[in-house]
Amino acid sequence: MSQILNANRIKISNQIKQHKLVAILRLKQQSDVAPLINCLVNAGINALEITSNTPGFEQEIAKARATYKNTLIGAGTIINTALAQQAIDAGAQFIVTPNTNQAVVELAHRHGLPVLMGALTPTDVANAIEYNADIIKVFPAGSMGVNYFKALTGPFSDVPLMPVGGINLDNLTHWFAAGACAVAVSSDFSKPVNNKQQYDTLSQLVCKYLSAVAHLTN
Ligand SMILES: O=C[C@H](O)COP(=O)(O)O
Repeated sequence: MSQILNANRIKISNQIKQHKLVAILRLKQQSDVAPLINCLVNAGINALEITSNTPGFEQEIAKARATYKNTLIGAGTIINTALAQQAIDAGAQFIVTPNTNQAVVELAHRHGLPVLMGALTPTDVANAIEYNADIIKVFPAGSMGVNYFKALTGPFSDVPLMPVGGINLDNLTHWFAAGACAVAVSSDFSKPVNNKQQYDTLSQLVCKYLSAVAHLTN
């Protein structure tokens, strides 16, 4: 059983590294979630997370899992085991945290889910590795800068590092050149899509991100 669970979490974390781009949905209104996911998925997003501080995040995860069979649906802002359990019960396929909490990793792994663990300092990163996190989410990466992120790849050369916070189309390629295995983006994607113009604008933006990611060589 544990071999199957391990294989599942390795498969999902590898898919995230292949896709290279995770859309973060952090919305104020639950009713905005489903139309936004519809737009993102139709535009080509393969992996997305719904944050726990989005109203109704559990219901929206469950709905998205039932609707989009070929898209990875994760839960974000999972700062403790209570939220992790809610996300798991809702059907989340991966867990994203802003902080290092060993108990969250243990719980997620018992259910075969990978954890993208938030870490900022070298000590945080080392702790996340010690806790067996699957991908280390360097957060908030943009506040520290690409050079700071690149410096982390020295001691942590064999570790999958995923910068989050402040990633956008203008700087996307710099993060990958510095060693990112993937990135996650919120601001550009966490927008209500309530009419055709908003839908088309967001679709075009997603296409630009996907095109930039597709042209990466690493
Ligand atoms: O949860 C969102 C993170 O803070 C990243 O946000 P951002 O991509 O808008 O900088």
